[in-house]
Amino acid sequence: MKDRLIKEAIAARERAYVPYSGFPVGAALLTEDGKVFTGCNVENASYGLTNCAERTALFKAVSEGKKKFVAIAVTADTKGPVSPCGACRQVMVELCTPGTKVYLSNLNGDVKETTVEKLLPGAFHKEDLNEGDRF
Ligand SMILES: O=c1ccn([C@H]2C[C@H](O)[C@@H](CO)O2)c(=O)[nH]1
Ligand SMILES: [Zn+2]
Repeated sequence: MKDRLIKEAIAARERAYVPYSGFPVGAALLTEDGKVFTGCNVENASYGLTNCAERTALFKAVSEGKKKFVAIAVTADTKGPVSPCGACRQVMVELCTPGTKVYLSNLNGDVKETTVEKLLPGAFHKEDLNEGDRF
């Protein structure tokens, strides 16, 4: 499954919309029930509105009713395995579980296998809230 996810991330990368950075990224997310959701980065003239590949895949899956994620692969044409940005790490903490596998890769076949918890240890999380808290 790791190889399939990386392959799908590479294919999704081809669909990136990157007129500003010219840096396409692809992601592929495996749900607990065996479905794969892909994502690419989608940039915007208002730079901060850019959606990274990882978040595209996660938001697609959540919007289709999926809540449990086993693994996510991310790929880009980097020297070593691609490194997700802080925003994506926080979104992974929110929507995945600490043990969700993360396969970071590049086009040369380098793969770093890690987990959501290792990518952002100690991040604020909804389990940290007290009963009844709303904000
Ligand atoms: O893990 C990453 C790193 C960067 N990007 C995107 C954001 C922006 O479009 C471009 C340059 O940072 O790459 C991703 O999609 N995922
Ligand atoms: Zn990101």
